[in-house]
Amino acid sequence: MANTMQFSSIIQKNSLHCQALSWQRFAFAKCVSSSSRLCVSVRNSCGGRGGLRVSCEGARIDVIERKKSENLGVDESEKQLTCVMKFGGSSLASAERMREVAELILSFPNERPVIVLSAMGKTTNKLLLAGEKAVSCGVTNISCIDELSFVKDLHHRTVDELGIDRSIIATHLEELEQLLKGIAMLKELTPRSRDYLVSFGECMSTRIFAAYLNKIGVKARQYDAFDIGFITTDDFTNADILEATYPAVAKRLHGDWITDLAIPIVTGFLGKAWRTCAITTLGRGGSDLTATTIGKALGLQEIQVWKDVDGVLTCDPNIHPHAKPVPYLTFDEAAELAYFGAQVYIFEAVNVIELCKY
Ligand SMILES: Nc1ncnc2c1ncn2[C@@H]1O[C@H](COP(=O)(O)OP(=O)(O)O)[C@@H](O)[C@H]1O
Ligand SMILES: N[C@@H](CC(=O)OP(=O)(O)O)C(=O)O
Repeated sequence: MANTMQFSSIIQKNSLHCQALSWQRFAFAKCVSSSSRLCVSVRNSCGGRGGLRVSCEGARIDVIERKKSENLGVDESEKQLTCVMKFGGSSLASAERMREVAELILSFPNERPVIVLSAMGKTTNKLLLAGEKAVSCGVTNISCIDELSFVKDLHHRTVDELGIDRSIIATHLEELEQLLKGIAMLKELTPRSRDYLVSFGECMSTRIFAAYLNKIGVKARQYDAFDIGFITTDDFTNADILEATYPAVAKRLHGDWITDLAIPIVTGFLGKAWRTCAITTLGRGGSDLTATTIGKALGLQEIQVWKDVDGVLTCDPNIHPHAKPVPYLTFDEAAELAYFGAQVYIFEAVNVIELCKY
């Protein structure tokens, strides 16, 4: 069967207005997800948010762990992770949205997913702006940078609303302020310090989300991608993932999973430079690439990239509000769309899946 990208619309719009609506939405998500496994087609919702589900059936990846798993019995194979679910900033913009994401994940009881998260909302942009302001504002004025206050308030409000202890992000917020002071002292923001700066977004969102899952009784474990084998070139702000990443990530995630069944919550977007060992980023929107890399590393059949649109549309809905969902896309079409800059996913992410085809 030819590989296609498969889309399922999932969530209804205007969710923030009504709690009842959001429950309805999850029921809908559940019913769509189970049927869309059997039938490759678009599920049209009445103008709602959606999930972009990228299916790479028949992937053949030479990862030692995968070969081992093929020889396991039924009970053993049930211990394998089954898919990747990636949620971007817009899906994680507040405590409420995080709760919805948790509900959504739990509405797939048969999945044992690896969760990849971006930074909350517009955190990455705010951190970059804070860094630029720090260059010229003077060390003593760091705490007056609006973007720093915004990031602090957003994360504090989120942990408070989720009922998690602030200590889960306290060290990161302190280090973030220290880093901005350092930038102010040096009066320069290099690509390398830029990557370190934005990494705080993903490091905090994943810690908050993992803590929340644990709080509601769902065992989860947080991972920083740069600590579990995401090895990249030293091209700060736009690093490439190196081949060594695949076996390393598979070994770590799979090994931890079979020892202790806790849902892995992994930072998107981040890696570790192989020469300098400093934190790198994979280019804007790079969490999609983290998701497909993990999918390829573990030899998973499905990578779900959840977005706030009904799948890939005929046009950016911000440009044309009546854009319609595209029911099917071949990998080549998807790659072309991404290559020419459709924000909905990034080219490199599609490219990794392309490598998994028959
Ligand atoms: N052809 C397209 N189809 C769907 N969405 C598109 C398209 N082109 C651009 N977009 C935009 O991409 C956005 C989703 O991508 P993004 O904001 O990066 O999501 P996230 O932060 O959740 O990863 C949509 O909200 C939409 O505005
Ligand atoms: N937070 C990073 C990485 C990313 O992928 O974000 P999102 O999934 O929200 O596009 C960025 O803004 O570029």
